[in-house]
Amino acid sequence: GEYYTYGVKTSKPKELDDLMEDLDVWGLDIFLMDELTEHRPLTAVAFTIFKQRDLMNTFSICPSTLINYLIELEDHYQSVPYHCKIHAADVTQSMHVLLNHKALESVFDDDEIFAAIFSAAIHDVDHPGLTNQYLISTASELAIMYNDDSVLENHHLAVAFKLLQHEKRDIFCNIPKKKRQLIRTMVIDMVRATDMSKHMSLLAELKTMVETKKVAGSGIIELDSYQDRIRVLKNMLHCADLSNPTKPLDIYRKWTDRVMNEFFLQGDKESSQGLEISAMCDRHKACIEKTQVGFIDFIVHPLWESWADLVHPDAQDILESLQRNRDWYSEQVENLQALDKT
Ligand SMILES: COc1ccc(/C=N/OC[C@H](O)CN2C[C@@H](C)O[C@@H](C)C2)cc1OC1CCCC1
Ligand SMILES: [Mg+2]
Ligand SMILES: [Zn+2]
Repeated sequence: GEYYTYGVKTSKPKELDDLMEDLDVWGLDIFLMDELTEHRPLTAVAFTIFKQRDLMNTFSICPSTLINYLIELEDHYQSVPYHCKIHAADVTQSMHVLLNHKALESVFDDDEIFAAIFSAAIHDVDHPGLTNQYLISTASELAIMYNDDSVLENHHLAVAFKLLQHEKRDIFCNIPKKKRQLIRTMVIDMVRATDMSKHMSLLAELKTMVETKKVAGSGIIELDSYQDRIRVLKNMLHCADLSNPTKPLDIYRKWTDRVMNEFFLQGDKESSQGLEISAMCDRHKACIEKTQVGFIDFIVHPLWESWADLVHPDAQDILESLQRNRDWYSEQVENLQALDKT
């Protein structure tokens, strides 16, 4: 049958109803979402979040315009192993859950929530499955266009906003001009902050916010300047983008396979072009388990530890899941080392 409860067709309405029960649960099976929505996970997830948060009424967005935009956006995600539409749906759903932290209750207004969900949905659109470093070192069209500065992230933003320029897809058309510009500024700030080369400075800002955190008696954070508010939202999107290691192990391992496949395909390209193969992109030399332990120890855990401090105690479960996953990958490394000795 044809069921459009979530903006997309499904031949398994009951299972999709059950899965959507987990929309605000950390660890929702986004791969099952991809299957049940007949490969429209981003449209289904984003549409349902907009509905749940009543954003279509708040911003006078007509449902068909939102669906038209989301389908066009989803179709502009390339079928690369990792930075595909399932990753966009995953980060959008993760953002939705992070926005529900008790410590952030009624901290952000509708404009900021709209900007946050929209940013997550668009943040990797038309990703070619290649890194900024590769695009820069091969003097690609994109690197020339963006002068080597956050090349991918600027491209994702330009593509996403260009798709709005059709009246059938312009979800911003009933938003007053000033408000539209504010939302656009916040979206640009958030998506640009997903550039991994900004990780260390973003984390330093988060740590400073934790140290100087102003908290109301209720434990809810007080953010009085635009800079503070956007700082939290930028870190929130960055956390959602780097949340794979905090999810249930079976889901995390699927993401590891995908990201390594994408890196290895880049390594194959570099090799066939006579270029030096980038770090972690050599399929004949990589130790997948070891790189994940390093990724968690040097990037993911420091970030999530600071985020958990900011929203304490709302992210304790996420931190514990990350620790368990780190221990599992670390055990795999030990088992492999023991094998080498046999
Ligand atoms: C589940 O594992 C992952 C999930 C997401 C990501 C996202 N990475 O950032 C996306 C960009 O490509 C920037 N990277 C380029 C790469 C060559 O160097 C990275 C440090 C930055 C990486 C994961 O594991 C990676 C890192 C360690 C093992 C492979
Ligand atoms: Mg990205
Ligand atoms: Zn991403």
